[in-house]
Amino acid sequence: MHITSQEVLLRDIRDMDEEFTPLDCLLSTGTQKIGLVILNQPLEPHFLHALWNKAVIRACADGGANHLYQVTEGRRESFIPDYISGDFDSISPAVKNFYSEKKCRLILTTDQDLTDFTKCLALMLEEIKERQVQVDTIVTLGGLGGRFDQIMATVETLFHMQKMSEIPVVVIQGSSLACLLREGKKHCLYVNTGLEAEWCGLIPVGGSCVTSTSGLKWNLDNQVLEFGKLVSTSNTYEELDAKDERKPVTISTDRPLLWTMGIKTE
Ligand SMILES: Cc1ncc(C[n+]2csc(CCOP(=O)(O)OP(=O)(O)O)c2C)c(N)n1
Ligand SMILES: O=c1ccn([C@@H]2O[C@H](COP(=O)(O)O)[C@@H](O)[C@H]2O)c(=O)[nH]1
Repeated sequence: MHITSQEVLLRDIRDMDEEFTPLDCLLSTGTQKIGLVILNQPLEPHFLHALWNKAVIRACADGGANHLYQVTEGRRESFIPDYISGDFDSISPAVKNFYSEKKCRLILTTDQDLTDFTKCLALMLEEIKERQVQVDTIVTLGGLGGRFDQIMATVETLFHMQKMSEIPVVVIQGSSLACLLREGKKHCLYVNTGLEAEWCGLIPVGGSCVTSTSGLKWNLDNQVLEFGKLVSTSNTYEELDAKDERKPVTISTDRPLLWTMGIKTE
């Protein structure tokens, strides 16, 4: 029996363990149900507006509320989060006052062994369970800029989250997205939304990863990604196909592996 290459591709995609469109969350036509977390970093209004109405739960981690307050000036009443959590060493008194008067829950989380981001996500999981709402993806705005220790903490939080829940978490700031691919899985990432910039990368943040890929310009074939050995940065996608579409990227890894990609800024 003759099998065409298109059929082989379709069969391969069907066999994937995890299918995901990382930038679906930013599309007006996107179908994912979102949990939104706002961190203490400059907040891009276009991301906020793309996500707010799609979000079924909205939260700020501590100083994240200052940014929400600032960018929604004039329309603040329409952007009240479900809760603001943290150790409250960054939220300003005026902002705290405003949201508390608007009946937003202020949840003090004092544990100084976990970041406000990690604690905010743990609360979101409790909220999802309690309210029995469906959340397909948790989208975090912030976390990839500012203090370098906090950027590394963001990545570490993704590891915590994989232990706590099956829900994927994507982190978006500026022109970058990051998410942690689960180990022992085959991932199929759809990268044809039109919002993808040219670059992407696979970073073995938690230790060496035996990795195979397709759909990239520099693919890996059962190769070891490891700091000091090989890290896939400044990668890009395979050329567009005859229909001017980008083929999905497939990735299998034996250990958690960070996927990062550029977002068009225009
Ligand atoms: C080994 C170790 N190093 C450092 C800390 C300190 N620490 C880790 S997470 C955390 C809370 C950080 O809170 P967050 O609001 O996320 O960051 P901030 O802006 O307050 O620095 C602290 C204080 C610790 N508990 N253990
Ligand atoms: O430079 C930074 C500072 C903070 N974050 C993230 O925001 C939350 C809340 O921060 P607070 O300073 O406590 O308000 C923090 O847990 C980080 O995840 C950041 O990404 N970059």
